[in-house]
Amino acid sequence: MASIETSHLRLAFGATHAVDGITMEVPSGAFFALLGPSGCGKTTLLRLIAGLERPDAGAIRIAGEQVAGPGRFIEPGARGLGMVFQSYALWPQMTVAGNVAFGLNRLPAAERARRVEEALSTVGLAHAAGRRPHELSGGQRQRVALARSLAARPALILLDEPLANLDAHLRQSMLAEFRRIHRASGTTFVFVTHDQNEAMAIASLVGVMDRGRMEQIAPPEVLFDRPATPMVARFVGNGRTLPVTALAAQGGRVKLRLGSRLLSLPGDAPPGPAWLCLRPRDLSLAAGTADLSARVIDQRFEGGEYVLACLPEGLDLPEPLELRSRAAVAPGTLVGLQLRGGWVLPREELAPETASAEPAFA
Ligand SMILES: Nc1ncnc2c1ncn2[C@@H]1O[C@H](COP(=O)(O)OP(=O)(O)OP(=O)(O)O)[C@@H](O)[C@H]1O
Repeated sequence: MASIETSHLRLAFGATHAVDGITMEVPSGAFFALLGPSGCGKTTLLRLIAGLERPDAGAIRIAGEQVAGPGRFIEPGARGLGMVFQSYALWPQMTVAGNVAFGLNRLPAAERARRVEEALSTVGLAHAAGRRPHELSGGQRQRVALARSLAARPALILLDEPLANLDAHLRQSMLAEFRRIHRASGTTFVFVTHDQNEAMAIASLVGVMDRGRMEQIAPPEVLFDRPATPMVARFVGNGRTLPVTALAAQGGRVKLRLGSRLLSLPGDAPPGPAWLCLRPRDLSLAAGTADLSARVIDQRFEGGEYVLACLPEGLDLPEPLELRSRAAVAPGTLVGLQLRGGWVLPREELAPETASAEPAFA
């Protein structure tokens, strides 16, 4: 098992700041997912940890040992880590056992055989040791690639979108497999994905990146319940952020005015400009007094319920709010919405030249 620490890590490709000053700590034994929109720098950060890229500045420590930093660079092969990529990179002419044994040549034959057997049984493929890659499904091939990494007993395994080539059904079962294998091996896993459901389902800790920066590192529940930045609030769980003014804050709750209603919601913002972060689960059709009135502009059937897209009256939101409803509501209907939750974050004042309009809920 190995912890990973980076400090002020930077790498630019020309004018692109792919990794722009990342300081983070991933504890030993974590299942850490790197999540973020395309091009945010996930793969570059993974490649820096692997030693496939050299940082422009900053340092990386693996299991407490500096592997990159001023005047120091340890080659990938000497970092004690395994890598699993989208493409399985298996040797077609070799058996499954041969593929897993590849790279263990320095070990005595008996030890090598024992490691292969153990790695294949960890990934549930002991019965397929004599088969060749073309006789396996995509999911099985990915498990062979993982077994090959595990057999070398690295303290850290780096996985770059390992499920990207699998169909949706297989991805689900592979997520469960990866969780089980992580538990069984006790190895630290770093898993790159742009699919937030995948990251949330699999990881004990998720790092959300945007434009080369680390926005937040937290367990999945915390990213949902207490996003640290508006970007995380919008990116995770289909969130929306409404500009509001916080009136007072006490004991982890923030008082704010929303239209004509005075509300107290969980949050972490001093009095002043703030963002109200809302997810579909925070809104419901009002049974009694409504907090907001809104016009339904679209509905779709998803997971046994309707998802309603609504535009609150008198607001100019770039994207509609979404909520789930057991009942269908025709587009065009005016409905009352009730807030069941939310999260309030400080909002930095825009510079005067970019401030175009007064916040909608000020
Ligand atoms: N070798 C390279 N040369 C030039 N630019 C690069 C190179 N590698 C990455 N970049 C740029 O750096 C930025 C970060 O790329 P990176 O591949 O790390 O993002 P990502 O978050 O993994 O994206 P995706 O989810 O699409 O794979 C992008 O703007 C990309 O175009």
